[in-house]
Amino acid sequence: MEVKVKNPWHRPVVIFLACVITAGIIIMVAISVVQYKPLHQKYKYGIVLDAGSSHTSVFIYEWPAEKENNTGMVRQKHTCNVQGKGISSYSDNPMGAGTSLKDCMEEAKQKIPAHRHHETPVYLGATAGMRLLKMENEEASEKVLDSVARSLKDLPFSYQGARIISGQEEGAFGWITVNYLSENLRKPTGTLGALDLGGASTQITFVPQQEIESHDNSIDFRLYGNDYHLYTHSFLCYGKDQALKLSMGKKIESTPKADETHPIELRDPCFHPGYNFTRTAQTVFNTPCMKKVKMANENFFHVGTGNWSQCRQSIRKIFNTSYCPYSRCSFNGVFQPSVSGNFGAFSAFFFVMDFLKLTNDSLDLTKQKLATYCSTPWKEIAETHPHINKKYLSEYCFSATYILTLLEDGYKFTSNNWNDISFIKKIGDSDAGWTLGYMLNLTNMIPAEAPDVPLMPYGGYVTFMLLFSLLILVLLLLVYLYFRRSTRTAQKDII
Ligand SMILES: Nc1nc2c(ncn2[C@@H]2O[C@H](COP(=O)(O)OP(=O)(O)OP(=O)(O)O)[C@@H](O)[C@H]2O)c(=O)[nH]1
Ligand SMILES: [Ca+2]
Repeated sequence: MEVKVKNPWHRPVVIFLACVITAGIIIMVAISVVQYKPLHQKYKYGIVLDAGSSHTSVFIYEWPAEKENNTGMVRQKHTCNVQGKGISSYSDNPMGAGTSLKDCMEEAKQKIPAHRHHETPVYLGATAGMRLLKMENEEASEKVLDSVARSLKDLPFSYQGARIISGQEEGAFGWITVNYLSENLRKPTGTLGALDLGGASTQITFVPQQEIESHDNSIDFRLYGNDYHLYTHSFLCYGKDQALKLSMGKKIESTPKADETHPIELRDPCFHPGYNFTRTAQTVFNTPCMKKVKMANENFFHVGTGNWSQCRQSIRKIFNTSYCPYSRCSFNGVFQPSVSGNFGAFSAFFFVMDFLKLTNDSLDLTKQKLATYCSTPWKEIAETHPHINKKYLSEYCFSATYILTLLEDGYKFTSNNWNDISFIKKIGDSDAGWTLGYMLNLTNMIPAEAPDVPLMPYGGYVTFMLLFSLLILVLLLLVYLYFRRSTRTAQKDII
């Protein structure tokens, strides 16, 4: 009897298909395993010490080891504020500067896994306090830097240097930080200008719409394949502590001299009515930011009168707007293009405006509220905030009036673009400031050219692989069922 099998070529075709599909699945699974092998991320770390004029902070950053060239990947893991004043205050005891860092660096050792210590870079950047000390006493500034360097070299981390950074670097790296954290650097959308107010200097950095007329104020970066032509300026002596000294020094200059027996009374509209404090001339004139004014008596009475508009007038006197060698200037003969775009204002811009709840109002309302605050008696202010450091508390009227004067009369913000300024402390988990930008630059974590982007994000890739595998399995099942049916039909035909 002759046996007839229906579609006799089915069997080898089906076996061939099954082999190809099985091989396909094996290859896909292998690719998934190889491409995304780290199921739990490995992190790398970096430490930057911000040795500011008023205090030192230690920042620990972390990022996934495999993704260090991607924007927005580095985040702040931990910060530690060093006890006491900034390192420039150790000019008479340089060894103390290095010792002061011990506790925070001990914390850093705890926070970073021990097996990563030796490859964790540590950088110290000193800002305006050390710039001023260097102007006053270069030898003392070198001793202080030696002392902090020695203290950092003793640690298990990879020491990368302790130096005074320039005002330009401070401005530019602050700009990189805020734009890196806002993920602006790989998008065609605009960038965020950076406004930083420290104790001894203040920085303004932004992408201008006009040509930069002075070479000193221009800085260029190529980041992720885009060119940025930045305007930046750092005003040494115009941080809020030095500005207070400049302003008080000017008032003392114009106060009539008293005789030897009676200290002068400095009537100050930037301090609350009822505020009365005896100060020494040393507290005002111990700075290279101005020349010492001779006083008949070393002590003086600092008396508050709480008058906002007079305070503003007195602060205007520390900005020289009488000359400008360029088409336009901010103050002191410094070129500045007109401000454009949005700005992030951080450090003391934030501390002060946030404390006074002045971060969201129009310029006019901000002025009105501040005028009321400045005229509030000191007794009432002190009673309302018993737990706030009295030095900070007594200075908020001056500090906020200084901020308004700097932004409006100095940088030429107006009521039309006042709300383009956001007062910020952090973006995501990370503080706004120059330290992150400094580390990203020194570790080459922001490439000049855009790195190759994977075809699809990880989530999309996994979903695609799952759906595709499922589809193949269904196909396999259908082929199998079809094959079984064909075989059964063939067997029936035989019977
Ligand atoms: N109100 C208030 N003021 C603060 C606080 N922290 C710091 N300040 C003051 O704000 C000013 C600026 O502080 P920072 O930005 O840390 O200044 P810095 O980095 O030490 O100084 P620079 O070297 O000029 O950048 C200083 O006068 C500080 O004393 C805070 O939490 N609240
Ligand atoms: Ca600072």
